[in-house]
Amino acid sequence: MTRIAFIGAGNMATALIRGLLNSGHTATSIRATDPYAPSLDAMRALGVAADDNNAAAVAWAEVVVIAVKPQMAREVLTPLAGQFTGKTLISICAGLPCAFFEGVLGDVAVVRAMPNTPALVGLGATGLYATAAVSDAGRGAADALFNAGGVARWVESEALIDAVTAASGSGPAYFFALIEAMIQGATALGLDSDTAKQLVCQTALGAAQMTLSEDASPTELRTRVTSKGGTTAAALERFEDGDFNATIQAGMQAAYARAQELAAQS
Ligand SMILES: NC(=O)C1=CN([C@@H]2O[C@H](COP(=O)(O)OP(=O)(O)OC[C@H]3O[C@@H](n4cnc5c(N)ncnc54)[C@H](OP(=O)(O)O)[C@@H]3O)[C@@H](O)[C@H]2O)C=CC1
Ligand SMILES: O=C(O)[C@@H]1CCC=N1
Repeated sequence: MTRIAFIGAGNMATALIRGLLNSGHTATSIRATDPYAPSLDAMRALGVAADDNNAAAVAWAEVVVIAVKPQMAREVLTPLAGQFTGKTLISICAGLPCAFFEGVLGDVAVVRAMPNTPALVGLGATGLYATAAVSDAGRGAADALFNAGGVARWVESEALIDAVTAASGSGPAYFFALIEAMIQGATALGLDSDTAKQLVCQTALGAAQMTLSEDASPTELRTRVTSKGGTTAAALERFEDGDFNATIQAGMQAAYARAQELAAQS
């Protein structure tokens, strides 16, 4: 089984590791590093060896996932330069281009990945891009890692990873915000919070599942719910008063621009 080390054992690494374990990857083939003791304890509770020795983890691993904040990546990786020969580095850092890792580390085969936190429950969505230096085995390891926690799609150009970031990397937060607002709306109308949560979340699941499985566009599916002169039309008209569609598009453009800023600042 591929030996995978995670540098940084925060939110996203935890989601990926739990996805791996749930899919049958053995805990002894995973290792994690972090300077924060409670994060190490959380890893050990999953049966994963954890400490703060990044160099030892890299030396042990065949695949290294860099899962620190983009702003920390240079400081964390600089002491590891020259230690990646024959290994695959998978970066999940928003914005940072493959060239950044090649510049800091020297000889390294880089996969850029943009996963999301629903990997924690096996429903993650990941975009992947590999440089020419990545071997078939390296691509296979990335495929296996991200398909373990959901679905993974390779994109044709590296620039598209920033689009993936704006769509699905940050995307769970958009849906959480909508779910949060809908639960608040339902409780304001008298539903108890448990009932509101159950109904709103089941509705989100159902809408997503229908969009994937029905032979109809989201526009058509929306139209089928929207009776002329009915309740849905009343709600959607109100959403459009607030420029709902344009607001979502503008938010995604802002996420995309921020990914590019992170690259420029690296
Ligand atoms: N959260 C998400 O939904 C997604 C995040 N990402 C990307 O994943 C990366 C991690 O994000 P996220 O998990 O949210 O962030 P977190 O802050 O939760 O995790 C980063 C972890 O790295 C640790 N760390 C800091 N310095 C070191 C070091 N020298 N060696 C090892 N570990 C170190 C941090 O410890 P400490 O807290 O003590 O500093 C922290 O626990 C980011 O680059 C982000 O862009 C990508 C897709 C989705
Ligand atoms: O907000 C962020 O920067 C990270 C990247 C995508 C999701 N979380």
